[in-house]
Formats: sequence, C-alpha cells, structure tokens
Amino acid sequence: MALPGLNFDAIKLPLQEKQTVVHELKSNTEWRFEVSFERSIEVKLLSGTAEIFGTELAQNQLEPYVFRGAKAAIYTWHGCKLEVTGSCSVDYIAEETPMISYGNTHFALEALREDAVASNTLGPRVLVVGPANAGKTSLAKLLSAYAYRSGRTPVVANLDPKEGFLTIPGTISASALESIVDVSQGWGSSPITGPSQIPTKLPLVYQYGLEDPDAKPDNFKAIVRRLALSVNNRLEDDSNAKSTGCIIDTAGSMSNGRENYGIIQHIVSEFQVNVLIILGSERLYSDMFRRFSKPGVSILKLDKSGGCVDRDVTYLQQARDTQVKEYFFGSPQSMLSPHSQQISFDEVLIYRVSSESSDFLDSLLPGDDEYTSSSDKIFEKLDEPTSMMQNATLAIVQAEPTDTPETVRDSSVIGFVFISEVDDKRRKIRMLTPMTGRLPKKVLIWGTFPEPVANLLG
Ligand SMILES: Nc1ncnc2c1ncn2[C@@H]1O[C@H](COP(=O)(O)OP(=O)(O)OP(=O)(O)O)[C@@H](O)[C@H]1O
Repeated sequence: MALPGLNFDAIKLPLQEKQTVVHELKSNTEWRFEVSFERSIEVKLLSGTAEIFGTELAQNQLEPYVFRGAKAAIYTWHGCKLEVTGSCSVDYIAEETPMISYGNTHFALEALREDAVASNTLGPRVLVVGPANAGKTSLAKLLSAYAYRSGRTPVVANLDPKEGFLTIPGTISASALESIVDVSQGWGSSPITGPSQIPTKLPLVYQYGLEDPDAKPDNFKAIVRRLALSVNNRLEDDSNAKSTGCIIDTAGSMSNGRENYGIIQHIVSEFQVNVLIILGSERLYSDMFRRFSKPGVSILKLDKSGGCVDRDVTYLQQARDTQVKEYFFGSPQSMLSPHSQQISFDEVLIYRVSSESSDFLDSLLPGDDEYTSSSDKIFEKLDEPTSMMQNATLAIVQAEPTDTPETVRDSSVIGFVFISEVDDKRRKIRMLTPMTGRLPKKVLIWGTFPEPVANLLG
C-alpha cells in the first residue's frame, strides 16, 4: 500500500480459532450459517455436490471458500460432506426448504426460454417482489445461477438501492451474467476495477443516492426507465440474452402497501415484465394478481424460505461499509491500490440529491432563496464546499458540466470517489479513487445514501 496515512488494517481479518467440523448433509437439505464481520470461516466441499444460492461449489479446492459478514445456506440436492473451519454465530442443518418449488420455477422459465428460441421472441422478463427479507435477492441469484448453468446468459437487474449489485449501494444496476458468481462474495460489490479470479462482470449503474425508492419517486422512475431501455436493447441485440430474458430484484418497500404499487407498475411496464413472482405474502399475491393478471403474464406465488433472516440496522450498515471499502481497497484476496488526490472544488460540478422532504440546503445556506429545496427539483447544485461531504462517496457520471440536471440524472455512473478531506476556506477537496489517474469526468452526484464511512481510511 503506497499511500501515506492509508492502511489495510481496516479490512484485515482477525485471527480466528482454527476449529474444524465436518458436516454430513443428506439429500435435499441445507447447512445454514451466520458469520459476523469480525470473523471468517473457511469451507471445503469434501464430497458430493453442493451449491450456494444456485452456484455450485467445487470439490476439494486447494483454496477453501472464505465467508465473513455472511448469512447464507449451502444446499445439496444429492448429499455432501462439508468441512468448516472457524466459528459461526449461528449454524444448523435444515431439512425443510422450498428448493423443489424454486427448482420447478427454473424449469418453467426454461420452457418459456425454449419457446422463445423456437419463435425468435423475447424470453421471460421475471420480476421478483415480496416483503423485506422474504428472500427476493436470494431467489433472483438462484434463478440467474441456474439459468447460467443451463447455458443461458441472463441479464440481472437490481432495483433495490439498499443493496449494491456489482457496485455500491444507493444505485440501481444491471449486468449480463456471462460467468459464474463468486461463491464467497455473492454478487459482490465492486468489479468495476481491479483483478479478480472470476471474470469481471461490468454492470450498467445509475446513481439514485437515497435508500428508499419512494423518497424521490420521480428520480427513481426516471433511472429505472433508462436502465430498462438499456436492458431491452441488450436483449434485442444478443440472441442468447434475448431468449434467456432478464431477472429483476426489487426493494421490499415497493411491496409495502397499495400506495407503493405505483413503482411496481412502472417497472412492469418499462421492462415488459411477463412473469411476476411473489415471495412470502398471500396478500401481496392477491393484490398483484388483481392488478397484473392478463393473457401472456404469469403470476406465481412462492413460499419464503425458513432460512431467510432479518438483518438488523448494524449488520446492514456494516455490510454497506464493507461494500464501499471493497470498492476502493479490494478484498483481502485481491487488493487494490487506491489513489488520493487534492483538487480545487471549482474543478468539479457537484449535484446533491436529497429526499423530497429534506431541507438539506436550506439548513446549509439559510436565507439564500436560490438554494431553497423544492419538491420538483431533481438535484441541488452545490456552490460551496461543505464539511458535510467528508467521508461521503460520490458517483462520477457520464455527463458534461454543461448538461441539464435531467441529463445528469439519466447518465450512467463511470465510477465513485470518496471524499477524505474538505478545506472549505481554501475551497479544496481531497478524494480517493480506486485507481491512479485524473478524474475522467467532472460531474458528481452526492446522495445521502450510503451514509458517510467514517473509518474507511483506518
Ligand atoms: N435458505 C437460507 N438460509 C440462510 N440464510 C438465508 C437463506 N435464504 C436467504 N438467506 C439470507 O436471509 C437474508 C435475507 O434474504 P434476501 O436478501 O434474499 O431477502 P430480500 O427479500 O432480498 O431482502 P430485502 O427486503 O432487504 O431486499 C440474507 O442475508 C440472505 O443471505
């Protein structure tokens, strides 16, 4: 690590107790486990077959799979033996899982894909909805991993800004799954830069900058439209992707009460959704059936897995901090060398996004009418550096400083910077980028989510 003042201690793992246990799993069972962010476990598949959210584990690898800050399950269709080193906060073997119905859903989607190949039409556009922690992301991972294993190229879209899919949170993104998912990292946070054992998947990312799609629905819907347009174009352009279709993950809040269904409606129409999967809620299923049932659209109800766990605020915050850290520093397996540079505040154009009810800039610059936030504004332009930017992660977008706020909002993200220092008197800011080099573009979007990461630099 070349940078003064920066070190990797923040992401080094503490020494763990080397306690090794072998679990023998019968067919159609899963080993569920939770590991805190302060510990890690190593897992080896000794015999049999096993998978994690649809992605197969390799047998007797030299390098074991390492998990930390994880709540997950390793499932086996035919039985297996797992060797686990290190201690979990919770672990048990579950005999009741909804995997047969999830597997059947995959086969039903495969039948639609075969029809699409035969008729050269679009394959299934699958939307997964359900309450918070119903297992939507896990099911989306599983269905896309099974599609990949069947020789398909599914396009996966994440419309839940709370979780970053191949990028940091606060965004929505999509990518074609052309290689396997990293078993330990899941979809992972940051393949935008750096070396990786698994071929890199480059996502298309849009910055939202807030946690809840409802906080600024007009901004959210606008970027969903842009993402859907790109996904639809990709499906038209690539014959394998076209027949495979796409799998879309959503935020739990979108399914939370009728007043929020407008966003689901928008997604259904922009992505031309024709398979709607409702996880873990009879009432939502009935509402969705009434709203969206029509010829050519399948509405499926699936049970929530008993393994799904509620994640508390601290766990979710740690997960977000880890995603931001990994974006800049890489993981212990593949470290990056971030670059720190000081620039003049006047060299960049920063737009601030805050929720409709927020009076952020009113409080920052009292009495200045130009900055009064109003609900119809897309962003607020920042004319003065403020210490509130310290430790924030800002998105660099593919736009020019002369572009309108609409164009900036609708522009894709080319990377992120972390603000490590603000000198408001000298109008200077110091920022960290994952690689050396000058800032490629100078229009940045600063959201309130993810929140500032105070200990990023250790
Ligand atoms: N079978 C399982 N065994 C153990 N843990 C599981 C299992 N299925 C899901 N989980 C875990 O439960 C948590 C919630 O699952 P998931 O993220 O898929 O739900 P979600 O509906 O997408 O949540 P959100 O509403 O936050 O988007 C995650 O930590 C996930 O890894």
